[in-house]
Amino acid sequence: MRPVAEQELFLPSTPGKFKDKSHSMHRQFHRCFASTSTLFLWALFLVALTAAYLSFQSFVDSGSKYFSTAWGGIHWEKQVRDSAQIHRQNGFSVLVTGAAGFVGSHVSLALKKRGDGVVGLDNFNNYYDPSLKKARKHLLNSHNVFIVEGDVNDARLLAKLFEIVAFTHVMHLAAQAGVRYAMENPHSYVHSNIAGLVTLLEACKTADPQPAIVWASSSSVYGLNEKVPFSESDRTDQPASLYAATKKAGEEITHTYNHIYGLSITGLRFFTVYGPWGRPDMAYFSFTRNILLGKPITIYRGKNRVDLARDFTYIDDIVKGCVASLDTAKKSTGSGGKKRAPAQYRIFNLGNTSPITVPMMVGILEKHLKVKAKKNVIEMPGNGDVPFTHANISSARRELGYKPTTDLQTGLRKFVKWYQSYYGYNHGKSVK
Ligand SMILES: O=C(O)[C@H]1O[C@H](OP(=O)(O)OP(=O)(O)OC[C@H]2O[C@@H](n3ccc(=O)[nH]c3=O)[C@H](O)[C@@H]2O)[C@H](O)[C@@H](O)[C@H]1O
Repeated sequence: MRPVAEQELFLPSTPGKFKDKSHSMHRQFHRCFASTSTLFLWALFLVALTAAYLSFQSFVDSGSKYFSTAWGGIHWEKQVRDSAQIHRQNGFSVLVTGAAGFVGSHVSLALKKRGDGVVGLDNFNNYYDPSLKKARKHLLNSHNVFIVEGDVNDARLLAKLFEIVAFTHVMHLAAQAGVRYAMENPHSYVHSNIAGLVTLLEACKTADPQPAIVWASSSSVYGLNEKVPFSESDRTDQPASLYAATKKAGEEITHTYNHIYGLSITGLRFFTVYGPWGRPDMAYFSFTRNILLGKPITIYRGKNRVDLARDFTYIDDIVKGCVASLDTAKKSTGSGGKKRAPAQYRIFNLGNTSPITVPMMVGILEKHLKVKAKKNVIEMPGNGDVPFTHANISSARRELGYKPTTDLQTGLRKFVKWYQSYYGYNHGKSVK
């Protein structure tokens, strides 16, 4: 019986191959083949196991880029609930997306300080140094703002958050920022600024009560518009970058949700926001780093040797504009996914109304840093940049009481002070 059993067990799938061999040879061969094929099967099994492990790891890695599973559970829910607690009369409970980001962290702190409930949401992606985002998170934690680690594309997470907290407002600042990076990683813009926005709006539309939404658009939507200063009614159908195109798409998408579902929407076109805790990918920040390290900086120049200019806007002014937008936002009018009445839809420029050229900005940095920059001036590459920006803010002034008060000199002085203390810069050496 045994040989038969062996035969059954170890014969290859083409058993006819060995049929004319003698019985003993057959058995000997069988024994030999049995051990080889056992080894072979084990090896195969190990290879399969390793492959399965590796592909599972890569699935987890790529998944965690977008959907962190670091949420859920009783303790987590309590943290969310506590963070959303309102500590002033008629205060808000605000979900701030992108709360570990530059503008998000500042707005979260301002709201918390005045007694609003704030729950942050951030995916802590590595577009720029995540340790800066973690440091902002620690700062917020020390002011009792809890930041949920997750992505705006995670519909389950958003549904859970709205189940735990009846948010009165959503301050949507999570986005893929940066004008030039869109050429390197176009899909990250679609993922965050389009798909993520729609997922968030779906959650808001379904929520009961529906929150009012204030979100970050961008001055870049003016694209190749030449009429200055830029007014909200100017044309915005000539974007110069994919980043601008996704922000413009966001304005159209939010309009649809306003129209169909009664969501109250305020879009804010930020003009080159700068200041302490800023974004390392932006020019003023990376120039500072390079100047202090003695490395050259590249300054882009427009056609006919015209300097590029930006309406640089200080973070504290932007925060005031964001908070005023929340304060003046009317309630959404829908429920159960249906609009009950027309809802508010607004778009505002939040700029500084005084454009400064990039070489002038560098001059101010040199003065504050007390170091001369090594400048490398080149013609602006065709990378999505626009030659200048200049905001007309009369609408925000009228409706929000928005009035920027910080000029670039003052704002960059505050930034440099923060930079030097954060990075521990001392006598030509940076400790971080
Ligand atoms: O208002 C916005 O909506 C956008 O503002 C910001 O974009 P920008 O105004 O392009 O700021 P930023 O990169 O600091 O470049 C500033 C200037 O330096 C020039 N620049 C830049 C890099 C360089 O190496 N050299 C250079 O000359 C460059 O040509 C430009 O003239 C945000 O990043 C963006 O996310 C979005 O919010």
